[in-house]
Amino acid sequence: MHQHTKSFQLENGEQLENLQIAYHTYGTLNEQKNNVIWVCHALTANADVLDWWKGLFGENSLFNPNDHYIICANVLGSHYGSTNPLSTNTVNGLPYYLSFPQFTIRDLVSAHQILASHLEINHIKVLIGGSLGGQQALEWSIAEPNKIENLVIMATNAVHSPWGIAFNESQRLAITTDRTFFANKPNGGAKGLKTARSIALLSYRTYSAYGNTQLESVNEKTDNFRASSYQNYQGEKLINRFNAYSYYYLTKAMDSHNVGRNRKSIIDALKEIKANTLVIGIENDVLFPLTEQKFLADHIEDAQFCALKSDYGHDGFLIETDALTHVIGNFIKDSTNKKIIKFNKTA
Ligand SMILES: CC(=O)SCCNC(=O)CCNC(=O)[C@H](O)C(C)(C)COP(=O)(O)OP(=O)(O)OC[C@H]1O[C@@H](n2cnc3c(N)ncnc32)[C@H](O)[C@@H]1OP(=O)(O)O
Ligand SMILES: N[C@@H](CCO)C(=O)O
Repeated sequence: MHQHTKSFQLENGEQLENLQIAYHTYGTLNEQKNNVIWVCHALTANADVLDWWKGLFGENSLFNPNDHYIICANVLGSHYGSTNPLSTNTVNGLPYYLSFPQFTIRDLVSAHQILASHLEINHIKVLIGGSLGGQQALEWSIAEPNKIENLVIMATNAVHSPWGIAFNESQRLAITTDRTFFANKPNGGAKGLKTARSIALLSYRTYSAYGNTQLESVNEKTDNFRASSYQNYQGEKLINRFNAYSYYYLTKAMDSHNVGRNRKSIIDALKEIKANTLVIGIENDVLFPLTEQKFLADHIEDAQFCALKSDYGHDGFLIETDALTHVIGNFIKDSTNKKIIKFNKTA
């Protein structure tokens, strides 16, 4: 846990006192200080990347603690240890709940930058993230282009779409329909959050994924379908590990995402990125469709683009770890070779 001792300045001008950043590191920073893999997590994950991104991260994986110094910070506002709406406001000694200041993706990145400075990390070999994590990684690569050597972003976008905002708003409507959300207690809005997860899943998965996993084996049923039970189960699973206030604020942060805000334009902002970049999309991602990743790859200089097939749709970036290992492994080999060639040329 990193305790920030100064006031944390938010993009909207407000200040947050007593910022705490929960984080995990794995492995050791090498002498050259050039083996940092920094992971930006998505909406409901935590800092323990070896737990939730198994297959891509782990002892015998592409990103492993033997070769790399892996860092993952829990984002500001999340449920897993960083300052969030359930934290105590030191000004009045009470939990924030709905008085928590609204933050943006850029604020999540400012918190990462504070942690990086505390850990004395001046160079990131690979900055990686999907979805909300990809939005953070993009913003960071624009904010500090010289710090990031390789950028791997997946299932993400340059600006959050009207479609994505509408999905998020529908989920917030579900949360605010639950009156307990306004009761200011840790499990306030839990039923609403359950519905929100059910709505969200429809954007994370696909028609065919439901067909493959939830199809009934008998024709006689008129009620209690597997798909209904699945939605309920997934909603329950989330409310047992997350809170509605963090969810509400984080979805608003996602809505705020626009790399062009207060910059010349979205395209000009993308042109600021100096990292070797790999943009990965999932072919049938309904939430962040491929056109969004193609746009990124078209406007980030020399970016590589790859579309993965996954029946899972958007959530494929968390699940298709074999394909990701292959594609990202090749990208890193390529970019290392490019660096050697560049070096040979100037030598
Ligand atoms: C403490 C923590 O958990 S840390 C945070 C972990 N989560 C994260 O990091 C966020 C990112 N991860 C995710 O969003 C998800 O875990 C994903 C997308 C990677 C995978 O989603 P999953 O829910 O594991 O996969 P899937 O959609 O196949 O559902 C499988 C689950 O649904 C259950 N299920 C499947 N069909 C049904 C049904 N008809 N009725 C009831 N339950 C069902 C399975 O038994 C299984 O249960 P389990 O999770 O208890 O093992
Ligand atoms: N399933 C992911 C969100 C997808 O971006 C999560 O719960 O974090």
